[in-house]
This record gives sequence, structure tokens and C-alpha cells, in this order.
Amino acid sequence: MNAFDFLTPPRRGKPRKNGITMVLDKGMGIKTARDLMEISSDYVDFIKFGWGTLPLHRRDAVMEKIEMYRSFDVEAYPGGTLFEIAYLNDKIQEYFDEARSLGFETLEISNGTVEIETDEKCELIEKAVNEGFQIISEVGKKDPVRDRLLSPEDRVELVRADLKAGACMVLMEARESGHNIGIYDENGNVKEEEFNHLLNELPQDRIIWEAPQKNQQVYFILKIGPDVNLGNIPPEEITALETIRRGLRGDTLGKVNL
Ligand SMILES: O=C(O)[C@H](CS(=O)(=O)O)OP(=O)(O)O
Repeated sequence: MNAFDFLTPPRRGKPRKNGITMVLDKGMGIKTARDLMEISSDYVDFIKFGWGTLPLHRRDAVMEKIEMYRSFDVEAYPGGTLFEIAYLNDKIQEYFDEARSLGFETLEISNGTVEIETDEKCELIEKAVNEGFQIISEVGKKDPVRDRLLSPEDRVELVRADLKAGACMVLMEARESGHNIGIYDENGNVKEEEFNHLLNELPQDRIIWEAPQKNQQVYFILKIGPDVNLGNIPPEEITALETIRRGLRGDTLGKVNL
């Protein structure tokens, strides 16, 4: 039983379809990662090994880490940039084979940096699904100038195309920083009008909002509810985010219903 158990409502346990938390692993050592899971794995659904960090670590260390996360019912997957690098090098099949042999069952497919047309991205999602992977796709560009060219209507269309192609969920790009990109302005505040359009048009149980900053997490929880799907959470913020979901922090105390 948890400490002060009587002071917090329970949240739906894993596996869950809503209230998903995706955490960004930028290359943590296994001891640190295991420590973190021992205290907070109940609050984590996915771990993303950020961008191209994986090729810098030994295969056996990566395999051990994937296994360790899985033993806590946390699904680890490589960042979309690594997939884009494989695409750029014409090594997609090798990428799938290596991912499978390392133990990955989920992959991210994105076109945030490398130019991949929507139709081709959808074909790649279909191919990856046929290879037996669960696919999380991502919509948005990493360069703010290119990202700004996407209207809210474009984003809706792109999300729908990815879901139709077989993605189980779609990440809304916000990078590790969470400002000046997607629905966020230069200060990391949500651009309400754009966000409202996405909120009305998209199935919320299939969207993961990248929300690395606390003010963003609070915004989504107050606006959509404690069971909103959130991503790019820094590892040290896992417990803090869960307190916000449950009304255990001033920002949401008395304002959330589980
Ligand atoms: O898309 C993302 O949020 C991440 C992190 S960042 O954009 O490099 O800051 O990229 P990914 O390649 O999916 O890990």
C-alpha cells in the first residue's frame, strides 16, 4: 500500500488506453533507469530512446535496458529520428531487422527532419505494421520555420492519414524543448485557437501530446482531464506529473476528477 493511500484517488492501472505517459530517455545508465522504474514504473507506459542515442551504446546494454523496462510493463522504443536516418541511408529493412533482434516491438515513424512525403510515410507505416511492429507515428517538423507552414487543418489530415495507415497512436511534435513548435508559442504557451481545432477534430485516445514543460502538462490536464496522453516527459518529472494528474499539487488540487 502506498503512503497516505487514503488521500489520493486511484488511477487506471496498466495496460491502459488513456492517461498514457511517455518518458524521454536520453541515454540513462541501466542502474539509474532501474531505480527510476522501481519507484515510478506504475506511472510510465512508454519510454522513448531519444533521437539517435541508441547507436552510441553497446547492443547488449540496449537489450538489457529494453528487457528491464519490459519487466516493469514499460514499452521502450527508438526515437523517430533514428528511423529517418535509416530512411536517408536506404536501410529500412536493416533497421526493422536490427530493431527486432534487439527486442523492440514498437517503433516510431516520423518525417520531422528528413523529407518523406505523406504517401510514402503511410506506406512505411503499413510496411512496419506488416513486419509485426506496433507503430507510433509523429506529426510535425523539427525546424520551427518548416513546422509553421503546417496549418491546424494540415495536422489533422496528417494524423488521420497515419492512423488510417495503421499507426496505433500519433505524437504531436514539440521536441525536447516544447517551445516555438507545433501548438506552442516562443514561450511554450499553448496557442489556444490551433489547439482547439485539433481537440475538436482528433480522437484524443489516439493522440499523445508532447508536453515536456510543467505549465503544458497542467494546461492539458485541466483542459482535457487527468487521463490525457502526454509525452516527452523528462525522467525526473515522472512522479511530479502523476501528482498533477491526481490533484496532488496546487495547480490541479480540487480541479481534476478521476
Ligand atoms: O520528436 C521528439 O520529440 C524527439 C526529441 S527532439 O525533437 O530531438 O528534441 O525526437 P525523436 O527523434 O523522436 O526522439
